[in-house]
Amino acid sequence: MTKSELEREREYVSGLYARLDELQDLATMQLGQVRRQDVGGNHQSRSERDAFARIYEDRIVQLREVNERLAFGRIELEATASDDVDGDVHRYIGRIGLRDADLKPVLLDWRVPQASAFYQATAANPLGTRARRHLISAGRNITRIEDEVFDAELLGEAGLELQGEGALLAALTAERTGRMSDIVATIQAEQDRIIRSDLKGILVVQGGPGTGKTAVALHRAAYLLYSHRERLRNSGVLIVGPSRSFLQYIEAVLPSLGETGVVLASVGQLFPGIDAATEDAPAVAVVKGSAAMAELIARAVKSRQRVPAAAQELEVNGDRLTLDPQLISNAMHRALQSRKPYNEARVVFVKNALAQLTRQWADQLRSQGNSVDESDHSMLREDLRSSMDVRVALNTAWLPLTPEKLVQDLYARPQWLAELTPGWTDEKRALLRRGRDAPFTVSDIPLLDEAAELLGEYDVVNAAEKREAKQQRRRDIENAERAIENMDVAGQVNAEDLADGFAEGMAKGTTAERAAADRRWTYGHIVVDEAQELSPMQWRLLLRRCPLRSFTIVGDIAQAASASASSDWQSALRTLIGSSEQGERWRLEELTVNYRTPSQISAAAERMAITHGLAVTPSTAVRESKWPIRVTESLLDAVRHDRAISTEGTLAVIAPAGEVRNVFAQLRTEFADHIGLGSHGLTRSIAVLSPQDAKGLEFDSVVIVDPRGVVSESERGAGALYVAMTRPTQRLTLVTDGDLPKGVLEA
Ligand SMILES: Nc1ncnc2c1ncn2[C@@H]1O[C@H](COP(=O)(O)OP(=O)(O)OP(=O)(O)O)[C@@H](O)[C@H]1O
Repeated sequence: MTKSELEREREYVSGLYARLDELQDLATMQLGQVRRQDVGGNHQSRSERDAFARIYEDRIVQLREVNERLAFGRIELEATASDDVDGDVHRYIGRIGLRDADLKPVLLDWRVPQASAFYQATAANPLGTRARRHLISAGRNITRIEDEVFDAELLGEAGLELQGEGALLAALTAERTGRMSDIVATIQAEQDRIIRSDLKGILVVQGGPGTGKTAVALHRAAYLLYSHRERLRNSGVLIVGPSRSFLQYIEAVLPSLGETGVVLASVGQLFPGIDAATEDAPAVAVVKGSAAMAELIARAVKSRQRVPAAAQELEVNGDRLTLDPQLISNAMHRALQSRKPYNEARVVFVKNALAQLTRQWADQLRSQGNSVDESDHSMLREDLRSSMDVRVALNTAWLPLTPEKLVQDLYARPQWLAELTPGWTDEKRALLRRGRDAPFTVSDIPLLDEAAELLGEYDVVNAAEKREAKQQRRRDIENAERAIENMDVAGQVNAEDLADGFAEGMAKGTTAERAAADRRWTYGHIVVDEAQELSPMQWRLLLRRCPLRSFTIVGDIAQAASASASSDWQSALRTLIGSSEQGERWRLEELTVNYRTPSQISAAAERMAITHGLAVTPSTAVRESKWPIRVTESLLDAVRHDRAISTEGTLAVIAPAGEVRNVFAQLRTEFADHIGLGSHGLTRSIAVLSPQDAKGLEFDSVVIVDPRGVVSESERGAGALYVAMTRPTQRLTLVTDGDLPKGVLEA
């Protein structure tokens, strides 16, 4: 039976590829036509043509991306459920949807509601299906099929009910490449429910290491972009991860699902223009991350508006004027009434102060017997504006400020910090102290953003340009709508996409490009990975980026390594959810199956974590390893032994952060071309990393150097070791010249 069935599937799938090729040829032809169009010298028509060309180019790339594993599954419907599909009982599921020349659907996109049964159906609840089939392929060829028949009698004993077990295990044991790949063919039912969960509100996904949280978060982003395309196309989706190396690890997943329009950012990249990767010492990060910093920044901004204590003498064009503190105070009052942010309110302040000074000067001139009428006022105002004395006086009262300068001053001027923080101890203040030239750290990013929010646009001219750019964007969309009508391609091309390509004014680029560059952008949805690490200040920043509070938050409280991390979601998310209980403003889902780590290794990691008092979420590993955990005294022996088993696949050597360079130096001579340090190692077969760098990543094999050192290195050292121990998909080696941390070995 299998042979002829396999043949049948090969035939069907090769029909799908033929259709894919046809569509690709069609898009290529359309691209050629557009390029050949003579549009004359008119700029608008040229940019229209280029924008159309870009859309066809994107379409061609998208069709090319899905070339591998185009179709990966089939469900067989019960006769009644199949009535709506012309009596056809089979539905094929793939990475994109395809229709034949008569517009009959021949392949369903995995994200459409009808495809959900492929992931959700079980023997106990078959959801209108009779059977599910996985199509396993190499290149364009189907090599194997795997059937599940939903018949109660065929169901084995109760236990883990894995969907498409053979296909899943093949995916899980495959050698790792250093890049995460999509799991679209083998998404499990508990994962699918989360992926398709409602866009609205805050969804928190808790799960132990390797339970697929990252995979689920990325597939959810692809799902939301597909099913809420209209809404999310304009607002965009932001995906936040812990580090650059993590982003590098996940960056290929969404393009392979045909989605390119998301913004990926590490927590150090959330303030446009700065890319911070340096971490502060834990005690410093705790202070900078606490919500009290928001009040401090607000006080700091306020303290830069100062009414002088005494009157000042000003010289303007040879005349002497007295600047009364009351005049400054009046102008400030007016400016504050405008409720604009600091720099923008300053414009009101300066205008008002100059108007008052102009009147004062005119009165003074008149009292000296000069004739001054209204038409002279503007000249006087200009003289005042360009007078050095006036500028100094007004700037002293209200200095234009950038967020960078405000934060640098806060750290570099101990006297000022002390004035602003009367309740703090000297030791606490000393934690913030540093030179003005020191680069910004990851924990400075939310402080800069907080300051920017209160300061507003530094460059008010620039702000006007941005407003103009927004209007230009509206005009571009209107033009795009007209062009679509003229070219008779309604339904194939979207006006927003077309306008993306018009590239006029500042609003150029795709939604994602514009969003990433704009601090004030508000996203339609935000996905946060390794969310247990975020500080209240980081949550404040993210909330500003999505005031509608549509979030997918994934993480594992037990893996928290940062000193400011909380021990439960309710308190970790306080900034986002206030004091609301679960179910009110946020919902919690849990993932319980460990797809990454073999059972021997995950058992040891869990035992160690529990012994050290971490609140681990127990999970069930889906497979065992051929290799027992190995313990050795020699680093070189550990790496050589592992490479002797296999030089293919990836190895991470994880050491206490303070030891990483030393470990790298010891290994470099022998493994020169194959080894890299930190994120540079992720493209090599051996990477030397700290536990922090290894967060969220996975490797075929892991060597942990000095596990006790990892535990004792920081306050949350046991969490760091738990992270390190749960990175391998195959083998774990521990290098120690003494005892292992408690719990690693069975009692
Ligand atoms: N349904 C699935 N099919 C195939 N592979 C899967 C599936 N679910 C998860 N995996 C694989 O399991 C591994 C672990 O997944 P992932 O990195 O998303 O876990 P995680 O919960 O984010 O882990 P951690 O908390 O340790 O970072 C990945 O290689 C992922 O591709």
